Amino acid sequence: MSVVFVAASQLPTPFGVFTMHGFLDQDTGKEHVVLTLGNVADGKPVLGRLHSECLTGDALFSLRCDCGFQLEAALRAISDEGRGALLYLRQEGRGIGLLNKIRAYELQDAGADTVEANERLGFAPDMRDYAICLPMLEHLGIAEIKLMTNNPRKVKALQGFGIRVAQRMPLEIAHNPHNEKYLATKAGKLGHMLGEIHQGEAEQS
Ligand SMILES: Nc1nc2c(ncn2[C@@H]2O[C@H](COP(=O)(O)OP(=O)(O)OP(=O)(O)O)[C@@H](O)[C@H]2O)c(=O)[nH]1
Ligand SMILES: [Zn+2]
Repeated sequence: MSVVFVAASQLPTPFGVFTMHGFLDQDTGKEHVVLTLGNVADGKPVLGRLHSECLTGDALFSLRCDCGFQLEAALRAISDEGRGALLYLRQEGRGIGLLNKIRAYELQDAGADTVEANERLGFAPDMRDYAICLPMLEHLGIAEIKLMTNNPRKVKALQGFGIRVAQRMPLEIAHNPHNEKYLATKAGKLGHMLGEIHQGEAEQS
């Protein structure tokens, strides 16, 4: 694996002073970041999140998705626990990149759902590869995680790399009129575990 540690510093946030660990994927040139709080290398399960980059949701307040809200909720949860790790993975647009995500949004504005839009652009519905997480977790001494996610693929991926997932903790965020269809597609077509959405009802609109 080509992901190497580069540098670490403090990162003060409204949720506490995290340590920010920077990593470089030498194959792709992608720069990943892990925020940790407390001692995560003590062998006990670590409250963790694999957060896929979403510029629009994380930084630009988009209501099309739940990413920004999940990012904040995860950092708050880690802060409340006083210990944890958030891997900020540069997998924008489920791996297709920002400009292709905007192309996908354009197709969604014309009626496609998030999966159909990806497919029309020639991409698989989800192009993310979580193998990049392993060298980062190894560097930090994390072997067991309490994972905050609704996505079973993340759980399976970590287990496949030999990371123990002690617990899956749902990270459900309030619906709004702009993200209803997006959340329904995640539950119906991408297998996300979202309690309030019934899979058979996905994409009836
Ligand atoms: N291609 C594409 N990517 C999207 C779209 N909306 C959000 N994303 C990206 O999806 C990624 C987040 O994935 P989600 O499916 O929302 O959630 P998840 O990470 O699989 O699961 P959770 O751990 O439960 O949050 C981010 O990289 C977003 O940029 C979309 O309509 N099309
Ligand atoms: Zn998003």
